[in-house]
Amino acid sequence: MQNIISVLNRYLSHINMPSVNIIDVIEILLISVFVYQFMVWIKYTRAYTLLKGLLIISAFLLVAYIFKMNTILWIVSKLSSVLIMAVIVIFQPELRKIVEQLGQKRIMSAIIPFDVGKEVKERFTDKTINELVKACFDMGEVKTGALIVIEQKNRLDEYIRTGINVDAVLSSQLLINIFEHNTPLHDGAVVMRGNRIVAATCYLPLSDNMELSKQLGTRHRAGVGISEVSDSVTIIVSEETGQISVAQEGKLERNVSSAKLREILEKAQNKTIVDNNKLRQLLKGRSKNEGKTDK
Ligand SMILES: Nc1ncnc2c1ncn2[C@@H]1O[C@H](COP(=O)(O)OP(=O)(O)OP(=O)(O)O)[C@@H](O)[C@H]1O
Repeated sequence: MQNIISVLNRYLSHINMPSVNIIDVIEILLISVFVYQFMVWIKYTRAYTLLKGLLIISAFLLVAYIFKMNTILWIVSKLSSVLIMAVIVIFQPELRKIVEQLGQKRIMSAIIPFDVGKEVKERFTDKTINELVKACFDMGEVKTGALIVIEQKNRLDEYIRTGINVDAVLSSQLLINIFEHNTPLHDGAVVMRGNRIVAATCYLPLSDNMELSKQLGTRHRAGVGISEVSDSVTIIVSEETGQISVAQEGKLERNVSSAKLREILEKAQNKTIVDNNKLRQLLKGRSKNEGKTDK
């Protein structure tokens, strides 16, 4: 033990610890934030592909340097300024955008975590609710059958896999189009995640609930079935009667009005307002965000 301490002392005495003051800490924080923002920017632009390309070229140059391939190194040194100009010209739109964003308030809130203000958190927007209600009642009017599963907390990937990938922003026109008779996507269920239609023609588990009315066929049984195995909300438009039903927690609510459907969807939307003023919360010694229903 004594030996270890003396060895450590000997080595640690050679290490010169620089004095760190508050400006150094701020500098480190600023650099970290800028590096992080730069990496995020790279990831979501074409620059990501460029970065991968540059890494491959750098690896190639390293090999050329290690094995002293002087001709290659000479060519690269002559071309380097041209390459930099080429990169600037190719990525001019992205560079221009980032400079423009610097002048906007949005980037400051991304850089400074102590953002002041409130943020609305919701599973889907009011617009999506409007589109859904409109589509369901429009389809009901002309007796077009539909089955729409709205994903909540439980992921529905295993049912999504049984269908055809759509991945499109939900609109009433798109829904009506999907469930149009004799079209390739009309059979089975549509699964929604957030504001998007993830997949169509999905196969859902059928409920074996004996209490369900004998008049109801497999579309309604499938709607109740998925609500028994997940926390999803499912809207069923009857092809026979044009009525709208909603399946939730293994129960079927039949013939709902548009106001009732809207109410159910607003509940599923789970809209909360999150107070983003973390600095104020920290100063108050509170760690949890305050959430309040917007109603
Ligand atoms: N397991 C399932 N998963 C998803 N969709 C299903 C499933 N079973 C049936 N369907 C859909 O339901 C349709 C058949 O509906 P059916 O007429 O049997 O139901 P229903 O409950 O009587 O409804 P409707 O009032 O619309 O006639 C199928 O064409 C298919 O689109």
